[in-house]
Amino acid sequence: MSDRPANSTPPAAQSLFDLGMPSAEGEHSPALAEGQRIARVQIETAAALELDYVIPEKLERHIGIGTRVMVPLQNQRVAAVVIELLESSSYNARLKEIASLVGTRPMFTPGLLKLAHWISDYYVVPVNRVLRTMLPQAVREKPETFLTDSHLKLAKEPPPDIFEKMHANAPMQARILEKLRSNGGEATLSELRRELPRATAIIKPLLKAGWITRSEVRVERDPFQTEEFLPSQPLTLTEEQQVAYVAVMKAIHREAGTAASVGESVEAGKIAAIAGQAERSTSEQRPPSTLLLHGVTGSGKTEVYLQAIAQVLDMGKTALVLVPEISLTPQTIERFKARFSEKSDAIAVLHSHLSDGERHDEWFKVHEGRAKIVIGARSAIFAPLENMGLIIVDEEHEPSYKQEDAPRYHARDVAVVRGRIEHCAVLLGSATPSLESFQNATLGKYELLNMTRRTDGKSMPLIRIVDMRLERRKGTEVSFTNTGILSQRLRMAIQDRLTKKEQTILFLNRRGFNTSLSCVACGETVQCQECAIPMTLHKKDNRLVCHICGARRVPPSKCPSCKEPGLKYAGFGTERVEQAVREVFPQARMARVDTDTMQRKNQLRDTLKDFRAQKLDILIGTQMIAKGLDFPNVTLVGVLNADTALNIPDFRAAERTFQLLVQVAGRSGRGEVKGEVFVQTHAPHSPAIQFSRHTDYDGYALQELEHRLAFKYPPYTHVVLVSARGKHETQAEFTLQTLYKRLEQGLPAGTIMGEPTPASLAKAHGQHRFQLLLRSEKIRVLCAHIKRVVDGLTVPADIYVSWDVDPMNVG
Ligand SMILES: Nc1ncnc2c1ncn2[C@@H]1O[C@H](COP(=O)(O)OP(=O)(O)OP(=O)(O)O)[C@@H](O)[C@H]1O
Ligand SMILES: [Zn+2]
Repeated sequence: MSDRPANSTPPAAQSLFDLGMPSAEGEHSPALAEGQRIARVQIETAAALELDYVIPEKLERHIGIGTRVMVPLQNQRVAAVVIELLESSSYNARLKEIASLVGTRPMFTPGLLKLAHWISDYYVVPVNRVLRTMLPQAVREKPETFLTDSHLKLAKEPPPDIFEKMHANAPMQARILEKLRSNGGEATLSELRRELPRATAIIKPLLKAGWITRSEVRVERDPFQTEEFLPSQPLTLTEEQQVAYVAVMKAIHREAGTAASVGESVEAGKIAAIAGQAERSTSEQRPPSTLLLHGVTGSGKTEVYLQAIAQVLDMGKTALVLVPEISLTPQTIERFKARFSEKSDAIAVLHSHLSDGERHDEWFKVHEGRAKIVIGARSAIFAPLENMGLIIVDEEHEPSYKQEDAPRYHARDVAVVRGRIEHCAVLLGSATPSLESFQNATLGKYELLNMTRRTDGKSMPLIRIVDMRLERRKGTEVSFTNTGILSQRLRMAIQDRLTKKEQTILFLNRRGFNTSLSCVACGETVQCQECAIPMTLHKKDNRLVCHICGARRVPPSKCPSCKEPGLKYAGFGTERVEQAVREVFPQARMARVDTDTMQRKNQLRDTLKDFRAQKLDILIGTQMIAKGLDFPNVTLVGVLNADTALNIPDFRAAERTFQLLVQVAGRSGRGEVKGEVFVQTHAPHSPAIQFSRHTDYDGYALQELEHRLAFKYPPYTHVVLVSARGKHETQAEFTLQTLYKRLEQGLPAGTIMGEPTPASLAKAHGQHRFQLLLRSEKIRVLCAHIKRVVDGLTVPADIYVSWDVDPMNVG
């Protein structure tokens, strides 16, 4: 066989911020020899398989680093990515030729290829897996399949007698000519078909006779085609905004300065050499160009982003904005489209709610260099932008930036690394920074920017803690039923807002009606058979639903285990809340926003529009409404149960609770009237709740950091979560036990390894789950050890072993 397996490079001990990627042996001259040229490719379907192929002469002009190609491999044709161009191969036998190209231009920029290697190395995942993740499926599978339309033009006017004949014998043809004439001599086929459904057939004789001509034009599937954006003007920055803005601009210029010599001379043949140069310069020490913008809710972080981006565009550079999927609301996109309305075509939006076609077209808009601003969720960090000036990660603390399946990357951390590779500034923004980022700022790795006040002298909302234990004792929680949904204080506050025609948001992070159904006689809870969790009642459909796997069943009338009839529902979700609120305030106009009610396309957008237009008094919702919304008339926020997040068995439970409360509270009082927030809890004295009451981030962070230090949790260590799962409980457990014993041998010094335990979600999708938590300051060393042990372990066929570096969920 003429293919050569590559040398695999063991992951070196590095921190997140040491760049460096495995390089193939030796340096390669940039000036490629005449004649034979060789491409080293990464096979897309096989882990770590790097092979050399000859570039056939006819493809020579089209192949560069990052080009996707089809190559022969074991009697098959497989997709691969060119990762290097070589003069000669270290394998001496006759090499096979590249068969064909996929797409007309390289799909991976040199920067993205470097990033892929970094991710592969840091998260210990095969690079081919990363490369696959970097391209949206529609782009990977059907690249450059654009929609086209026929553009028809009137070529010459038929003389009047012919035209008259046409009217008599072929009136449809005549109509088409008339239509073209009245339309300035041209129209698209789809326009004509709207009036004449058979237009495709009717134009044929016209084309043949030469009266009209036809050419194919590309039609973009634009998700915002029907939207209009009212232009917005930059606001005069507040003093705090100004300080932050200047710091960001300094970082942008500092990075642009270093990048200039690298970015400009990139052309096909020289890319390899330049990639090498870029690598050298990144390893030099430079001041931090990652900035952490800690700005309280409503302090105007978005305005700082917008003005910085405007400058980046003026410098001829591009910008990437990451937003958590959930806050990628129409309002967010609107704010960007409105500010850059003259260049609104230069904005590409990438997120999971686009159709495949839309995503394909938006991606190519970036790839072809037409998009200068990309806004998107987690995976947009891989947008093929070049010449980047700034990467923004909004709400950088959001756990949804972490991908839950391989490659399990954290988009914020990947953004920081991409910034280094692309020589651009990185701006992380949040009202409640993650402790990791706060610590990096404290250590001087990031530059810290503070915005402590809301704009226009608006004050932070008043936060009131409602002790639901007391309410229960007093019997004052909702009088109509004993459900504990609305405390009397919250109820009075809602009544007050209804009277004043101000708006209310009620927040509860649980869908459904009742969250459990259990037997009074034996105490058994009705659980999903595939997942070890109670099923939730969805009353509208009268079904019990599993929120993990989606399984549905008709609620049983007798206990499935003891066959007694006394079944009792407990716990409440948003559906139940809606019913309760409607009972108490029958006159109020309200909407519920969760994944059950927001199924129709544009439904969320329309509901939020109605709320903004004050056609609704109360919005009830899950985390879909917790973040980023800016409605000036909202003066009351009710957090119905602050304890759901607190009770998660995760070392970040308190941090999550604090962040959630501050964020939700931040939706209140953004207009002229001061806001008020009611937080209903059974744990009023927990630090997360007490500190959030005064939006005391620093106070909270300091005490939490003390705690993390004492127990050696992040940011003082890195965590790796090793899991084994499978249909057979004992096999899964045994596998993890074995793994545990092997990991113990030669465990790197300073590693803390827990005991193998069932995961808190002990069964999901029919699979039993066991896990093992390891912590170390030296993540690379620990990962190398884990990889060695796992690679040397024979695992039963239906048991899956995986590991997650820097996991965001350890439950
Ligand atoms: N310099 C300014 N002058 C006047 N109003 C401003 C200024 N900057 C921002 N605003 C307004 O203040 C409000 C809050 O700004 P923005 O939504 O950007 O805050 P934020 O910090 O992103 O908040 P959050 O973290 O809560 O999403 C917006 O309505 C915005 O238009
Ligand atoms: Zn289930």
